[in-house]
Amino acid sequence: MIDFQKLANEFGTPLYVYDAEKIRKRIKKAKTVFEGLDAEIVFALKANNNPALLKIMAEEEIGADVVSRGELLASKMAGMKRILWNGNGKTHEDITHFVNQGLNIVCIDSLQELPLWDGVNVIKLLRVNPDVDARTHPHISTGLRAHKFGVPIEKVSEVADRIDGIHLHIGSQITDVEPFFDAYSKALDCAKQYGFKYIDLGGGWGIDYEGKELDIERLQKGISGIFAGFDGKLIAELGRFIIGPAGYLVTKVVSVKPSEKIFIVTDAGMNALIRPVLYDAHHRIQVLASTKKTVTADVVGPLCESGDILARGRKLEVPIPGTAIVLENAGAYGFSMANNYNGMPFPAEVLVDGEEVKLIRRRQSIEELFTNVKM
Ligand SMILES: Cc1ncc(COP(=O)(O)O)c(C=O)c1O
Ligand SMILES: N[C@@H](CCCC[NH3+])C(=O)O
Repeated sequence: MIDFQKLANEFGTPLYVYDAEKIRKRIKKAKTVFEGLDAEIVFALKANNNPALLKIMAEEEIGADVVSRGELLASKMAGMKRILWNGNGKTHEDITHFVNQGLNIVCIDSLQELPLWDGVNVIKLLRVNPDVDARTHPHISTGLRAHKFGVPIEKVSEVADRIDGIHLHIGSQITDVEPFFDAYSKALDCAKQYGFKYIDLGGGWGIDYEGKELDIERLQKGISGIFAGFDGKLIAELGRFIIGPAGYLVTKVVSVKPSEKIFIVTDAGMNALIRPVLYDAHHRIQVLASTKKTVTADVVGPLCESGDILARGRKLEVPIPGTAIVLENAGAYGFSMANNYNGMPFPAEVLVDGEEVKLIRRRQSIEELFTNVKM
């Protein structure tokens, strides 16, 4: 059990805390899905790019799915060996940089991008859009025709001799297996038709934010059935599934304010965790010290923005001001989407590995907010 209050006292708040053992366990669980198949897992750094955490991924021998030079640098700092590059806005200059840095696999987003890769010696996958409804939040759904990513799967016929395989990613936080099976089957048909050796299945495996998660056993059975006869390699780009449940946001209760409703005001707001505001996301909350009285409250941050909310209408024991509360499942798209709005510095990050506690990113100082400014 992690003593979050002790960590809050020692490192201050807001504080991101990660559990190394949980990360390792989730990587192992992800690997079980592909047992008996030729497959590799890459970690999607957009979910979290702290190199100290990526080092765990490297030790567990999974590669990196990166979308920028910044993420590429993080993966190199961590010693990650296989590099896959995703993105719909690659420039000539970036391509030279990535190739010089030893890029292994590229996911090409459009037919317009394809010529940029002619003559470049990397594994080339074309991102296809399988036109599958992922049944997730519209802002994180990507597999329909209307979305900006990839090309319609029928377009593959025009360029099949210039690519090594296809890539798809239908969205994130998907908790039903059916959209995956639908998309994976379409990908397999396409790969068989053109004799492709690679199918990149993307990510999107949903975690338990509020009671529903992807059934990994069913996923495993489905994947092993669909790809049983496939004579090629599968790739999975997993972000949230690996790191989401292994991270916590620890924030101090500044006050409990009775108004028309009860507001629990914390020192973290949408600057530290923007998911509740962007996607109405639900992060379970642990109250560490309370009056024992239960109320229904909004948990809000300190920013000058009425939308600055971490949890809405939540039934909680009233926390004691000055003590910490913990938001669960904050490991993915938590720190990586944090920002400096209202002059708020980035939180610190701590890694707990059994008995060992390590500060893996110190809190940004307020002076550092302005280090790039010239006057
Ligand atoms: C192309 C691509 N691959 C992988 C991921 C990782 O997704 P997730 O964190 O849902 O596993 C994303 C993000 O949704 C993505 O856009
Ligand atoms: N950032 C989103 C997921 C989008 C993933 C990017 N493809 C989230 O927090 O859930």
